[in-house]
Amino acid sequence: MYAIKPLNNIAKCGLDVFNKDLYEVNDQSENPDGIILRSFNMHDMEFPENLKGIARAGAGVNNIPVQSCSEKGIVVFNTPGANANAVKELVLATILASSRNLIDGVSWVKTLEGEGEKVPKLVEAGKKEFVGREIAGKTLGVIGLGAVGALVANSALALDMEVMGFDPFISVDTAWNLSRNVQRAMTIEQIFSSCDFITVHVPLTEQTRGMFNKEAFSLMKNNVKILNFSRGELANEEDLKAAIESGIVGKYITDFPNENVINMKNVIAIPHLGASTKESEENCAIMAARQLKNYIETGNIKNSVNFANVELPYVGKRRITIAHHNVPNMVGQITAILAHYHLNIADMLNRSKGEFAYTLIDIDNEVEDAIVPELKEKIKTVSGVVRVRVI
Ligand SMILES: NC(=O)C1=CN([C@@H]2O[C@H](COP(=O)(O)OP(=O)(O)OC[C@H]3O[C@@H](n4cnc5c(N)ncnc54)[C@H](O)[C@@H]3O)[C@@H](O)[C@H]2O)C=CC1
Ligand SMILES: O=C(O)C(=O)COP(=O)(O)O
Repeated sequence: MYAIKPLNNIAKCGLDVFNKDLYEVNDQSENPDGIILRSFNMHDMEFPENLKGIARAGAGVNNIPVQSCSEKGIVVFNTPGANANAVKELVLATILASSRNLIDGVSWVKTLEGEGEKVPKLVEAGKKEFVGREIAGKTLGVIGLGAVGALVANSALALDMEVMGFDPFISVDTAWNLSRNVQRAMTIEQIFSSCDFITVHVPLTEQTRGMFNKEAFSLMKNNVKILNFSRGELANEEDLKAAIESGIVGKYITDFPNENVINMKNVIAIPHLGASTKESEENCAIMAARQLKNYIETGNIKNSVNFANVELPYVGKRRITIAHHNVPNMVGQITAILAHYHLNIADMLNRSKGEFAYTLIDIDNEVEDAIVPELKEKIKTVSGVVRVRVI
């Protein structure tokens, strides 16, 4: 039996992917084989010894210590695109709502409760406070044209906005899906200086942290509206506060409220609802669970953030999977050990991603259970190997 530990509420249809004859899903499990989670912060967690894979039912993996996972051969998955439509819809909803002062207007109407017959008259008299602007013809800058950014860019064009995109690392797949009416910004400064709305859809990394800072704000048009559905830490909060006070930032819409931000004026703070739709929660849960299950049972990897995609039909009698550093002569040393045990290779695949690589070897002959621990130990002695499994 394998143990799966959910660290957040995961849609039931996702957890049902783990068939009961082979898996126990238990949020109290002390030594799980797999973890499935959403935004739970894993940074202070110790890794259980059996832990083989972590599946993030969602996009951002900044809540997971990915580098330490790689060093222990723990494969981290996410679910690219599975919640992108949900985020896109909320981005569009808030672009529209903020332009029309909808949230302030609706809140004001609530204050009229108890005014009886006077309500309609008060409404007509008070509505001038909430006059908005139309978004047609305004320029939206999209930073990050991945799964979410590309959907947002295309949909904003359909709402008659001018759209300018910036993504120096855009994938070929996304580029194909992007309307050619999206203007290409060659620098991020071009987005900062020419847009009425700026929406950001990049992962939080050391390169993107604080990208909305004093220098960035100093380039922006007065009264720019900024939408941050990516991560709060992309904005330097002190600089943001100053930019709001000076009128550069007319509205800051964030899906990541904290004490500082909710106390700033002109902030619309949403309780991290970007991916919180039934459809998105189910898509993410099913995709994450399938990827984790497939990895646990076959060693095949799909949509990992720290190891390359590796998929090999199971052709031998036993499969050995080895996670290792991406350095020369690993395969040679590993196959020499197999030869020592008279193990014949039926098929093999080696793929690398950054500092780490992964080798899958199908063995043609029977591998006696008795020699498995010794074989694993022997392969582990190869310098650079971080994890060995025999499936
Ligand atoms: N609010 C919410 O509930 C959700 C938030 N997110 C956040 O949004 C982020 C983006 O999500 P997806 O679009 O699904 O990810 P993605 O991986 O499909 O797209 C990210 C894009 O950002 C680009 N990029 C990376 N660094 C960049 C930089 N310095 N400048 C410009 N572009 C850069 C990449 O090339 C890629 O095209 C996630 O990492 C996550 O933090 C994602 C889903 C839900
Ligand atoms: O997918 C992401 O990156 C998100 O931010 C969604 O987070 P959640 O699954 O709603 O906790």
